[in-house]
Amino acid sequence: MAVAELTAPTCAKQGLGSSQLSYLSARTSSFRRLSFRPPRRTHSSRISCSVNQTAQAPVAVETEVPKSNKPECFGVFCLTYDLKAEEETKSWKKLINVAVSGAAGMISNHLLFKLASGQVFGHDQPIALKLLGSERSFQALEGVAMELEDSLFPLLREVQIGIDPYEVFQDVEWALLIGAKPRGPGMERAGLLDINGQIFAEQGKALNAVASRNVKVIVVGNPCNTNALICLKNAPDIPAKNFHGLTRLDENRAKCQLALKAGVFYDKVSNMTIWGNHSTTQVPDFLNARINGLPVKEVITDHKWLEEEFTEKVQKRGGVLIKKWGRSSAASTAVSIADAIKSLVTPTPEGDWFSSGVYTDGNPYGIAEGIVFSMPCRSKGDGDYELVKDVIFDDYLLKRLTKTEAELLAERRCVAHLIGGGVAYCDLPEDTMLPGEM
Ligand SMILES: NC(=O)C1=CN([C@@H]2O[C@H](COP(=O)(O)OP(=O)(O)OC[C@H]3O[C@@H](n4cnc5c(N)ncnc54)[C@H](OP(=O)(O)O)[C@@H]3O)[C@@H](O)[C@H]2O)C=CC1
Ligand SMILES: O=C([O-])CC(=O)C(=O)O
Repeated sequence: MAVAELTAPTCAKQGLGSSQLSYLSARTSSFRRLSFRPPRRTHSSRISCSVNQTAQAPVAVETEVPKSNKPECFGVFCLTYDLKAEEETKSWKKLINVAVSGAAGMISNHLLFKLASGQVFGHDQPIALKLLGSERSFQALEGVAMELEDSLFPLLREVQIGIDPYEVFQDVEWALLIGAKPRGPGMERAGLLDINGQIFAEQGKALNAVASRNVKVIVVGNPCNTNALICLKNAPDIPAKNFHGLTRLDENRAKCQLALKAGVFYDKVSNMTIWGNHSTTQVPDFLNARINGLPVKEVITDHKWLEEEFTEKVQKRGGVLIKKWGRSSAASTAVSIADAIKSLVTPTPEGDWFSSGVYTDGNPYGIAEGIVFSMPCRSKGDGDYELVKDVIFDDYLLKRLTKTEAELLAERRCVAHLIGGGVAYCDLPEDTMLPGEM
């Protein structure tokens, strides 16, 4: 692959030359015009001449992937400001570093703008986005970064793009792992588990090596429970509790269907647990869920509908949507990632809970240990969570839990080679499917 030969000087972390100053003043005056209070530079301000912004147009470039794997700060985000000098930033919290993989993909295209706007981590939380892509997606990643620049988000203080997880994950406090290969026609699920498993093993190792010791990791790329398991097993220095497989979209889908049936607005549905795998064996728990504070089964008396139609609708919602849209849920997945983060950084309302795929060791429900299984969680808003104890089970629920548990145990056997478990042996149940498959 041809790589751009760069003629422009590299000037990251240097004093500014006159041509660089004019570049800077052009950028700051455009901030001013757009009513962003112009930031004052400190003496140590840097302007990193990102290779992609300042080089003369190179000849015959195919893809401008940087020579080194070091992530590049992007465009306007290469400027560093003295936040303390700005009145409106006085109440801002300390900057957080958030990594997003698959950053040029569809889900990220919705999510990144939510993160940058402040609607996820809060309107007083400045954020640095570290975007992980690949050689394949590097130009698209630049496009994403350009759109982030043009959005003039006050809270977005840095954007870096890169293709090496060991560089991109440096010091990150959150890692949103979205990038994964979609299952193609004729591909065995075991094949998907292996290909994506390699990605998540590598990313787990990278997080273990360079991320914040208390990084919170949300795995979205499918099959997300087992990918989260692979990731955490490859990151032994990070608490296993910090890894999540995203099942919040399933929770939201379940709430919507219950609200629709009961004829209430969906904010009246609470205590919604998705148990198990983000797959068609998942169990949307109508036994413990509530509508207007009452048990669902008291409000919706058609129990056959709950056991059959409702359950299947939630399990297969992703597939129905793919048939309509021609692609999998992206916007609603991004919303659910935002919800999952908000549930960890804000205290859970009294009496309520949320679902997340988390590590089962020490769980109070008797679910097999050593897998990532969606369960009901509560948080004090400190990024951590505890499992909810006061849930009830009946025969129907227990039978379903056993099935989704068996599927996750089979997935674990299938990736044994990636989690230090010896030789892999794949005996996945035949009806094992992602929600998006039908
Ligand atoms: N848990 C959940 O609730 C949901 C999970 N998902 C899952 O999220 C993931 C991402 O979805 P979405 O953003 O829509 O997908 P896209 O296809 O739009 O983007 C996925 C990204 O994955 C990266 N990728 C990593 N490895 C490969 C590979 N071997 N082949 C192809 N692409 C690869 C690509 O980025 P790059 O080239 O930069 O690596 C690509 O941009 C999928 O696994 C999907 O199944 C989707 C909906 C719901
Ligand atoms: O199967 C997919 O890729 C889509 C998916 O997870 C969902 O819609 O829940």
